[in-house]
Amino acid sequence: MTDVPLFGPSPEPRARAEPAPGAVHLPGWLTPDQQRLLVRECRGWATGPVPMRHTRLPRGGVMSVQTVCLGWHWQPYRYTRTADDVNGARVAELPGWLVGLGRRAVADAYRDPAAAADYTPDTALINFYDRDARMGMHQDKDERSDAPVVSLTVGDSCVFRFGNTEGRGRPYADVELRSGDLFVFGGPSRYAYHGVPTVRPGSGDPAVTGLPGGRLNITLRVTGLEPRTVR
Ligand SMILES: O=C(O)CCC(=O)C(=O)O
Ligand SMILES: [Fe+2]
Repeated sequence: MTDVPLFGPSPEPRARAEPAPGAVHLPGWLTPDQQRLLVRECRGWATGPVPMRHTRLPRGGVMSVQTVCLGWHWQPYRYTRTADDVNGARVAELPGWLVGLGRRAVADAYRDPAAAADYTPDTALINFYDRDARMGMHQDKDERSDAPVVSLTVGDSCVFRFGNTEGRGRPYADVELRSGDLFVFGGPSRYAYHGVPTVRPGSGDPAVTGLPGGRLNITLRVTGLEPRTVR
């Protein structure tokens, strides 16, 4: 017999945090089942009708992150229904269950079911980060709506740098986003600069998520581009 314990102490539960007014981090918000489901669905979306790819920037650069979109296609710096910078295909629909997940995210982040009932995202950007991918500091400002952005992490952890609305520099908070975490930014933080300076390779658990490596990030947004359809 050995007295080596099979299991170490449970990690400290991480608490809800509000790094800036209107920016809310809810650690461990997605269940393992939901994380697995998202990985499975993202695998399908990554294959078409528009394949996941590295977005080309107008000045010739290529993003290190790979992206595929639902509902509306984002290319720098606008939304269109067809992916004219990829294969011209119309993007896949945003499924109703993701709209519902977005509403629950807003309800839980702001503890405001009424605001959430009103939240109808019409696009999802699905980003995949391999160990070397990053995203520079930027604002999400191609939407014509002030509605919050809902951001989900599955797989490897990252440092999510959440700054201010004035510029790319300080003050900012470096928030560790782990698999299952929810981050919502709206209100006075809706146009805050943010980015992903680092992904932590090997920090995710493939047995939980089904993702062998890398980080999936799903953001739900309201483009404000067409009158809302009632769901
Ligand atoms: O990967 C993330 O957590 C952020 C992604 C992001 O900022 C974006 O897609 O605009
Ligand atoms: Fe962003």
